[in-house]
Amino acid sequence: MPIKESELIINPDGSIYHINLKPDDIADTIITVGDQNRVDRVAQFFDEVIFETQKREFKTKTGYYKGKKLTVISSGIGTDNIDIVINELDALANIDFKTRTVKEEKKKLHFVRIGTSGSLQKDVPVDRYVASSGGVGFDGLLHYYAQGTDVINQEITQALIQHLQDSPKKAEPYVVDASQNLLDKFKASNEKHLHFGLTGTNVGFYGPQGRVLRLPLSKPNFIDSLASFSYQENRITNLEMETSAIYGLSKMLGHEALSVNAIIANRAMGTFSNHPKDLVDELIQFVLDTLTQEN
Ligand SMILES: O=P(O)(O)O[C@H]1O[C@H](CO)[C@@H](O)[C@H]1O
Ligand SMILES: O=c1cc[nH]c(=O)[nH]1
Repeated sequence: MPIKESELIINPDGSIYHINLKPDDIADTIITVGDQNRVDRVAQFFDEVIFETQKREFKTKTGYYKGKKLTVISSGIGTDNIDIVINELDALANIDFKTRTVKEEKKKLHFVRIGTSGSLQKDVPVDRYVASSGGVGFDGLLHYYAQGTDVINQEITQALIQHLQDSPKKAEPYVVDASQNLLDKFKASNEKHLHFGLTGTNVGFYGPQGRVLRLPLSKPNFIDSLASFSYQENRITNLEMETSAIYGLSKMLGHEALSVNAIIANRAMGTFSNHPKDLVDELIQFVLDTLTQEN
């Protein structure tokens, strides 16, 4: 049965609805960034850019870095945007736009997020990087998909739920593991500034990440509880707003994903990086080199 026009929305030029891309516009390895200006900062390192477009906050460039074809796309902020970006990129790879049917043979994509994040731990200070061994979702996105439960790391999820004892009014947290292949590749880099840990993905930057400007929090000790959580060797190192959804959707769709974040804030110390732009540029260069390393 063809997928209806209201579900798979194809623009008059043959591109998919939000991200404005056609199936041939993307590489198999895709770097996602939040900030649309970061797309140029990634592509500045490419030897050649062969395609570019933008619609809303979704800016894309495809090109080559050291002979490897890469696409970089901005997602904007939040897991609601990630739902659009990952589903539409998967559709480009795995749905035949002419027949509107899912292809027999599936293509596996590799997603690597290059983001910014706030650390919860004193020993993960600003100006370091964190590769997320798992995404801890407070966003509830996975609960809308039938396979959501299958891809969750139930052991860590149940331990976290027990630890937090949070209000039932909030979405139940979930934990999804990173791609082991991509994680191993980054572990093998032996980069001294690179830490590994669980990354919390929150539904906002302020209240949901325990920040108070004028509005008091319903649970003032929320981020302290996140910081003190540990299960076997796992602890939550940092917070941002996309990783859990990237990991969850990728696992359900059969793709590989890793999120690597520049630590620009340390919540335990109350500090912020003095040179966040340079830090992100250095992280971009490191990620590109690690992805193109043979091992
Ligand atoms: O720098 P990016 O990739 O946008 O990531 C982080 O920064 C934004 C908040 O400032 C959120 O998107 C968060 O995940
Ligand atoms: O603390 C931070 C820093 C960057 N991005 C976030 O979402 N949180």
